[in-house]
Amino acid sequence: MTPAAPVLYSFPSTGDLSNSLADFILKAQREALEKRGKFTIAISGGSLPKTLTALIDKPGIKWNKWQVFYADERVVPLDDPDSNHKLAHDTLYSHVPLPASHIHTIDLSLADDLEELADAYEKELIREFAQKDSARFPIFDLVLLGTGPDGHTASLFPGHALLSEEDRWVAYIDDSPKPPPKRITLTYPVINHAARVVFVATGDGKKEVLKSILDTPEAGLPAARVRPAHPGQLFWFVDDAASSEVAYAKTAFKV
Ligand SMILES: O=C(O)[C@H](O)[C@@H](O)[C@H](O)[C@H](O)COP(=O)(O)O
Repeated sequence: MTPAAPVLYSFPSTGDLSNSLADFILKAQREALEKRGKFTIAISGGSLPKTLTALIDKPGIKWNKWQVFYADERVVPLDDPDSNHKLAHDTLYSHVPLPASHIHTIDLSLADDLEELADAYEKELIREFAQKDSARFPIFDLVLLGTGPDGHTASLFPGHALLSEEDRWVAYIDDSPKPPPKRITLTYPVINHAARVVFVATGDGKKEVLKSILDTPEAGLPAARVRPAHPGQLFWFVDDAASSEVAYAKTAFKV
């Protein structure tokens, strides 16, 4: 199936972006609950969690129906300042009634063996999606990603062998150019099977990379290789500072 063209929304401020993203997520949650009674989401680290704070106190969010995974996670203790889980916990979970058993963290007892740790996280996904035999990859309702100035996304970095992973759901990396070096990440096949993938990028510092990803995707930066097509849809939620150089057509946001 040919991937649909990405939809680009650009907002004057991060506050506007955050409010619209919350509306978008509410709609995605409603559709998922109607179909399957649960909402499966994967969250990244970096600046992403703070763009989710408009969800706190938002009427209609059914936190007890969410199942939350990490698009990528750093292999550090869950209370380490580098942990994506800690970041999401401090920014979001600690303010909302999301049951702890619905937050799928990595198993740090396996931290000495990254392959085992990644396998264990893959098994956690298999338990949730219970479909490794019937469908080749899980179908997340929503995957939330960021991108770095080098075009990486999740822990898929330019030129890294992991970019060619076609089989595993969860892979590990022990030489991440962005510290800390040890991480796990969802792979392209998983990201590209999601019903919706949303990139969030804000600030002046992202304008060049955004231009490359959206205007010259054939340059093949890791974020440009996210093309859900089964039959998912890709959305970009950015602010006007980040999209200032982008020629790619913007769409007016409406839920
Ligand atoms: O754990 C991580 O390092 C992230 O998941 C990573 O992929 C992040 O999303 C991008 O680096 C963008 O980060 P910023 O939003 O902070 O620029």
